[in-house]
Amino acid sequence: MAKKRIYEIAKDLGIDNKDVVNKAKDLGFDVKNHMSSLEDSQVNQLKGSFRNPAPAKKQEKAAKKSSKIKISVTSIRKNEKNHEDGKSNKNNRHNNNHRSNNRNRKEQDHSQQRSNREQSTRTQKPAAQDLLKQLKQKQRVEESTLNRQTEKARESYKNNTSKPQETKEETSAKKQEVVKVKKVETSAPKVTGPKIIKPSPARMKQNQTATSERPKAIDNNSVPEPAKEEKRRGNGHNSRNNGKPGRKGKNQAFGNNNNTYSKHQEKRKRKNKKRQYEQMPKKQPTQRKERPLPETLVYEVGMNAQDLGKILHREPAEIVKKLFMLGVMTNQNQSLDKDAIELVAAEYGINAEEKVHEDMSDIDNLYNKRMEASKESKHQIKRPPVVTIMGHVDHGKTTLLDRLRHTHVTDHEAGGITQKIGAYQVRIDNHLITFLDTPGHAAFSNMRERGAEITDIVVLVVAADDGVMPQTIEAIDHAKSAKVPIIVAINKMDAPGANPQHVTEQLMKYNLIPEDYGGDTIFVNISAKTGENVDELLQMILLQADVMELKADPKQKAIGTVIEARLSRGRGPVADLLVQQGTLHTGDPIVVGNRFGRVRVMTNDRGRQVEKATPSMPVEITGLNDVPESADKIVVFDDEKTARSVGEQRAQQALQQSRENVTHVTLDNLFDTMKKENMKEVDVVLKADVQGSTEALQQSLEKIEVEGVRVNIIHAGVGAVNESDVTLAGASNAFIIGFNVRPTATAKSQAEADGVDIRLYSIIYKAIDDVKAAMQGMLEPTYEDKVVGNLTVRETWKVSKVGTIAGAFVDSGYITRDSDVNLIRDGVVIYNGKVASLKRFKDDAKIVKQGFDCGLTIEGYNDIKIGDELEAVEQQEVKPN
Ligand SMILES: Nc1nc2c(ncn2[C@@H]2O[C@H](COP(=O)(O)OP(=O)(O)OP(=O)(O)O)[C@@H](O)[C@H]2O)c(=O)[nH]1
Repeated sequence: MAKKRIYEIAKDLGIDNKDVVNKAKDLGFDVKNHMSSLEDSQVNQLKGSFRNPAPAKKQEKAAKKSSKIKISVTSIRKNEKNHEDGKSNKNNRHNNNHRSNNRNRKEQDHSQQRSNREQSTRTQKPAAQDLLKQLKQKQRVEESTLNRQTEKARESYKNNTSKPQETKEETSAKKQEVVKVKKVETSAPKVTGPKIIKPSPARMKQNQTATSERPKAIDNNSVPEPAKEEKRRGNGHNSRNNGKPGRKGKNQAFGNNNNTYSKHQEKRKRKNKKRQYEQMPKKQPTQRKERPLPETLVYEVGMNAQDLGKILHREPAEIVKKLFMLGVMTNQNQSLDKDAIELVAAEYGINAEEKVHEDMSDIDNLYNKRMEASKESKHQIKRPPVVTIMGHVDHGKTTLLDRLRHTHVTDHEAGGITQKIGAYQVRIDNHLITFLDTPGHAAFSNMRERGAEITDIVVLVVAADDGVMPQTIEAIDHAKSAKVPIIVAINKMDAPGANPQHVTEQLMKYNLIPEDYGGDTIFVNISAKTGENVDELLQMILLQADVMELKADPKQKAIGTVIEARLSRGRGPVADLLVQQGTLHTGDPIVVGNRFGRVRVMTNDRGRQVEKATPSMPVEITGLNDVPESADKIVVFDDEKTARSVGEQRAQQALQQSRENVTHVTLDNLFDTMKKENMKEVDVVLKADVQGSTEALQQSLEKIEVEGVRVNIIHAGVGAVNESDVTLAGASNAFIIGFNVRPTATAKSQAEADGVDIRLYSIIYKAIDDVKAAMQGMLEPTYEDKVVGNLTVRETWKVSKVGTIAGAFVDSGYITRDSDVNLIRDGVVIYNGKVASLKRFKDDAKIVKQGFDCGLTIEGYNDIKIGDELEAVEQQEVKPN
């Protein structure tokens, strides 16, 4: 038979080992401690003694206890708690023995408490029993609800975390689903009382604690504390946010433990921000006035959004946005290509036009462009006609203008002849006519021709008593070539020998046919002296102008032409000019021909100072850096800096041009020049290395005489050919002979620019032969030494058996192994010979080019010094001119 130990029996019975040992001893069993074993029969007996205590004793105990029982909810809850503690201890049976003993003791207590409770329950009031029942039911429902919520929350969390790629809609739907589920779940506890709370473990714990610790608070009508909190936070069943997807819902689903804290923090942050925002000084939103778009976007490739913004009167950010929408990723500062800029223009619905870079120095081109632009302009207005009076000498041109202006110009003229171009405006019937008084003398024919260029109408003055004369015909030709209509004024009708009919017939030969004869030329018989029909002439001019529809754009930058210019004492350069298009203002930066400046003072034809000059208005201006020439074009620039640079550039170009136009005497053209210009002397500037050479060469050259032409040495000196020598030769139409010397760098470039011929020799008779041959026209181009490279000696080494090695740097050109070299010291050729050896480092080199060092030796010459210059020379064929 199997034996059973005391502790096993105690365990089965759930009572203390000691009690079982004592009981066994009472029953007479031979036991010592809880390890003692008993037979089956003894075990049954022992267990039976515990299960069936004596009825008398039992009743007595129960009676005693029932009299003492005072039922209260608190005691019930305490018992309940003890009961639960006992239960939970049961779950930890696998703990160590010590714990096991404690547990056994507790179980024993519990057993006693349970029996007490059973007994007391029987004697409780019915209300207390109901309360207990409700409590248990609530607890069960609560637990089951929380378990379900936790499970759901876990699932939801899993779904959210395991599928991060879900679309917003899906996530949102899920959130809604979770919230819906919660809604359903939360509705269940509503029936039983407690509100649904967040399914976080902490919340569950809190809930359980609250349930167990506050039995007094349990009431059908009361809301448990956690539920209240839920309601306060809006997460409860009655929350406004209930069922809505969103952050709150999400937090519910996740059971955020720090929810309360984060919510408060968030709220506080929001409040702070709001307060900060309210405290900020309120800026009134600036209402940007939207300016209209230009008709055309004139752009340059490389412009950025900011540049375009300025042109289009739009914010750069707006342009960047538009480009972004068009698929062009850029920022405000990034340069844009042509396509991108044209896309922007198309987006705004305007044309795009690439700005062509102009040569600003070409003011004739600028002038023509502005003239063309004015014809297209919408701002065109009618302008006064510009009239030139032409005619033969003394036919009465100045008298006519005098009549028109009511002044007496003729009285002040030297010899009674109009010397200079003048311009005046005449008003008739509120219409202006601008007159240019063109000199009628043949010496000024060129000026007259220029005057015709700015003229709209030519009034051809023919003396009725003199008829058509040579300058009359010349005037007709100029007017016709300029396609300017002619109005014939037959003057001196008051003169005794006046024969207008004869004059008309003469003019008809030149295709000037009056309307009476079926032609279209206006003929007016006048007398400048008496004023007869002068008003009719003016009317005819206005009629002609109307037919021509002369217009101008006063809004554009002014262009014009110089009528005449002079240097005034005290006022500096003064120019009379005619504004042709646009409006010229005081202060405008201008370029006039090759001059530049700013309009300082502007005076009209009546000597009054004016601030602006409109089209067809003649004005006198000051403020130029130099006196311009008549017929020079005037162009207004945006700024003085540009005007200055253009003016200076043009002056430089003009100087260059004038130098190029001068043909200097050279040995090559000496013979031809002698013949052409009937020269008696050939001027020469002579430079040599030493005084002795200079004198020897000078004497030899002066002895040359070819067909009566002799050499004239205008300057002889010692040393390098310098700038002064070149200037002298240029001014004297001479050429330069250098004997064993070289020109300085500036002298060389100046000679090239001025076309001055410099001939370099190292043998006296060669120089004499060349000059003689040139004067005889026999100078045949052969071969000449050409310097192909320049070197500077930087180092020297003396090597026995080799001689002096020069370490040289090639400054320009190149040097070859076969080159001849000239050794120059202080501008004087010390030696010329051949390159003996040429090396790069230790290797022989055929050629060493600019920018490289080389080592070289010169045949038969060792006196090379640091700082010496070397010329690499090659023989090159010179083609005959
Ligand atoms: N009788 C008469 N004489 C006139 C008339 N108009 C001009 N004269 C005279 O003709 C002469 C020449 O007149 P100008 O006006 O100087 O002639 P111009 O064409 O200007 O001469 P230049 O300046 O040399 O080109 C003067 O003596 C005038 O008095 C006229 O209508 N009748």
